[in-house]
Amino acid sequence: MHLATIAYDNVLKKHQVIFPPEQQDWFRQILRLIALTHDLGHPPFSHASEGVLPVGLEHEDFTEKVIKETIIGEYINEIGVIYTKKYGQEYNITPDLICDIYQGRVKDKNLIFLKKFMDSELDVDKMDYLLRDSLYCGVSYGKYDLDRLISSLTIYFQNGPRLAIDKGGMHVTEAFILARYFMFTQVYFHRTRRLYDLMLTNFLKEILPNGTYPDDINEFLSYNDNIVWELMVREKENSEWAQRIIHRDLISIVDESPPHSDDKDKKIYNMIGREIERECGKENIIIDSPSKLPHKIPTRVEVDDEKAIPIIRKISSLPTSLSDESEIIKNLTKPINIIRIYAKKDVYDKAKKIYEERQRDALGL
Ligand SMILES: Nc1nc2c(ncn2[C@H]2C[C@H](O)[C@@H](COP(=O)(O)OP(=O)(O)OP(=O)(O)O)O2)c(=O)[nH]1
Repeated sequence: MHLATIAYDNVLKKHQVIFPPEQQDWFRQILRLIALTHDLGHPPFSHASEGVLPVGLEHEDFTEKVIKETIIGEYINEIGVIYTKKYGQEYNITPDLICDIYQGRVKDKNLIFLKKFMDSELDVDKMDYLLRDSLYCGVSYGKYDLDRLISSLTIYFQNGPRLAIDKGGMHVTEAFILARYFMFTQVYFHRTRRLYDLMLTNFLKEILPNGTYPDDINEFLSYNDNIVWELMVREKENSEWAQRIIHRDLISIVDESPPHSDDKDKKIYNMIGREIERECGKENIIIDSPSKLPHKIPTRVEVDDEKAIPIIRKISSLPTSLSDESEIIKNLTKPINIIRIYAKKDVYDKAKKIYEERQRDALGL
């Protein structure tokens, strides 16, 4: 919320004539609420236990439930009342409005623009999580110059307002995109880190009624990180997965694909993985396939932000894609696609042997 506010204020300050003052204030409040609430629906340990959300529901659906079905909705309505008193009925703010924008159900181009601060190639969510995760994981990846990036943000118009970076922002944007790339390849998708997600998922599948979190929002909210830790400690004598997590008893990796495996690689790894599962027992093997789309290429426009050029002049400058100018960004367009096969100790040698034989067959050796 803090970063979204700075980014919004900064962009609007550069181009004062975009919205009338009351609309500018209203949009700002809406954006702050979206930023504050957008991740409320994450289950315990966030992405790590998404695999046990009820079928057909994503964490975004739980965010919507939290906003609409808990006291959070009442707080939002209270803010709405303040805004209607200040500016009139058309400036209401409701839980429905917040969810419609967040879930991409609005047609208004200005509201779509607002969402871009939270979900786009230049969103402050990424700006936040990269630096936060880098700090808490104690790694040097993920770093870039946040102040510079935010002050490079600007607007251009193409069928409504759009976020872009200005002419001085190219290198900081390169650093930002590389930061995301390294955090995914080196941290989020690290083989041991991913294994903890998988072991946690397996534990939760065993322990939760029906193997999933409940879809009732109040029951869902009764689970948090501490409760899950407690369950793990309580169940450690009964659950292999709880025991493994608590004692750091990891499962070794038989092999993994390159970070940008293509369809052919994926097919080979999957085929070999399934055979290993059949031969060694499904319960002894874990196959993981983390993937991430490449960073969407940001747009760059020629704006001299020092002078706060009015919007009319700014529109005349043509937007260009950063990939036209940056050799680094041009070459970071492949999705990350990794496939890994893990095997428990008792079957490890057998699994490795099958893997090596099949790899040789696949390569025609
Ligand atoms: N436990 C766990 N966390 C992950 C994984 N992948 C990403 N994360 C963490 C890293 C960040 O703190 C946060 C980013 O979440 P997402 O990738 O869902 O964000 P988003 O789709 O907005 O990112 P993007 O726009 O693609 O950069 O989640 C994963 O496989 N397991």
